[in-house]
Amino acid sequence: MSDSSWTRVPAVTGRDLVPGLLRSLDPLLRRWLPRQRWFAGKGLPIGDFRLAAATELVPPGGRLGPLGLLHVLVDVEQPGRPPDCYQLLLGAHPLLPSALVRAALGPAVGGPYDGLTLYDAPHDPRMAALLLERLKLPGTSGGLRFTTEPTAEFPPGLTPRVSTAEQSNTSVVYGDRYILKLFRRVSPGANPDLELSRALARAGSQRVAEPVAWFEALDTDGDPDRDTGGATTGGREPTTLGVLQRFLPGSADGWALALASVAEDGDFRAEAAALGRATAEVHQALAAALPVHRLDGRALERIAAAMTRRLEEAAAEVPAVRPFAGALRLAFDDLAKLGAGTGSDGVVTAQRVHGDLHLGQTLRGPDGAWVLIDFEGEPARPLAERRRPAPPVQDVAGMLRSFDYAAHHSGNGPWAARHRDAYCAGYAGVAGLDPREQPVLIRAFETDKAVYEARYEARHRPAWLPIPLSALARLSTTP
Ligand SMILES: Nc1ncnc2c1ncn2[C@@H]1O[C@H](COP(=O)(O)OP(=O)(O)O)[C@@H](O)[C@H]1O
Ligand SMILES: O=P(O)(O)O[C@H]1O[C@H](CO)[C@@H](O[C@H]2O[C@H](CO)[C@@H](O)[C@H](O)[C@H]2O)[C@H](O)[C@H]1O
Repeated sequence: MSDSSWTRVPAVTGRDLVPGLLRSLDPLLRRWLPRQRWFAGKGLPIGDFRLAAATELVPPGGRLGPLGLLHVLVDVEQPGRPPDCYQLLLGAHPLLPSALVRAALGPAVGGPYDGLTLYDAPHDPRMAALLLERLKLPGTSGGLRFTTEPTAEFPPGLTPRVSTAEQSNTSVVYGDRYILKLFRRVSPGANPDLELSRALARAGSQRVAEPVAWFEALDTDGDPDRDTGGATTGGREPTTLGVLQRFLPGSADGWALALASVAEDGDFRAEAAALGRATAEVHQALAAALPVHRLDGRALERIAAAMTRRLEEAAAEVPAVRPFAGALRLAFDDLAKLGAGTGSDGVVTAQRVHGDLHLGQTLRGPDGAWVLIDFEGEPARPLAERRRPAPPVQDVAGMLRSFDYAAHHSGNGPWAARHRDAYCAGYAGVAGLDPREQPVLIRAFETDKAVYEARYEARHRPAWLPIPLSALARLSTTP
């Protein structure tokens, strides 16, 4: 179903939206993009921009201001990396209200787009409300397709507010009912956050915030006349752009709870064990819903080779990693040998996993039950890699790293060991397989994760770099 009453693209009341928009955006984006947490190419010069798609979302009742919500996909070229496609949601105003000044892409007055100032629309409650209205209605607007679960209910008065959490994407919370995650760096294909949370919700898992609506780009040329009727265009899968999920009011995230426990040298072991059980339940549900493979020797060698390559890249980028690199490589060599039957870790299977599990991806509701969020995988990895089945121990290793992070963040190392053990015991109680009995796998995946973290911290939070470095030092001496 195409709902053309919701769209104006590319011509807006005589103004040619697309060329004018790119001309205006170019100088603004050069300054604004590198300052965004979600911008992947920090530190590299910005080359050309290409406007991949532009859609103006206008409600059937007409615009509230000079323009509706401008939905833009822009390709950014930077030396040394393939072009990245970013999702921008823009509002335009002749004179920004003071509450929106911090969301402006450039100077808040005398904007370059026909005298309008462009700003980051999720911060504007009216624009965020407009997006929710659009999400309620399944159908297409230009190159965008909106899907709504038939069971979704939208009570009136869901006041939007943009989340202030430190994030890889941008989220808007509507009342205490829903949260909309807007992916910022996007690639063609289903985002695993949507794919896996839908699979878990369909399987009846209580460990997920179920999605109720989402939207995708069907094509990147923004051709409004092409209604694909929901089919993929040009053989490409649609690009997931945003997911509206159940919001868990009154929940606390595992990272904040763990930090509080570390600070008072508290006992968080019952919660760590519950998190282990929740992880195992999610793994079982994903294994039942989606394909599972047995990994042969060649597959394990390939995984080990990819880990070694990532270690080499990290050592090239982060000098502090270099002293440990030789010893760390042995962990990956041992993984490669598992396939030759010389290891003791047993049969290794691969299935869909969370992919970036850490304490900050867990929420404990007021009833004490744990839910896992953000099944997107590591944002820096290519989408195809994030969607690939992997040994479930990858997630276990991610959580073990997180207990270590919490402890070292507050200088209480012994806290980590106790809580890592409790987590593994909880996991084993449900999975029937204790990760501590898979030492080669655990060490390789923990090393790989700490290597990823060293690059992540060097890029985003240099003051935190000592945390993964101390793990790399430990892992380089553990046999
Ligand atoms: N369903 C939810 N209910 C309540 N809070 C949530 C929910 N999903 C996410 N959050 C909050 O938003 C934050 C960021 O969410 P996340 O999915 O991790 O985004 P990102 O991928 O951008 O890092 C979380 O740390 C959590 O505090
Ligand atoms: O939650 P995101 O998808 O944005 O994940 C990225 O950011 C995380 C930090 O916010 C980062 O996690 C690392 O720091 C956490 C503490 O802040 C710690 O608990 C994790 O164990 C550690 O990996 C994550 O790696 C990154 O992908």
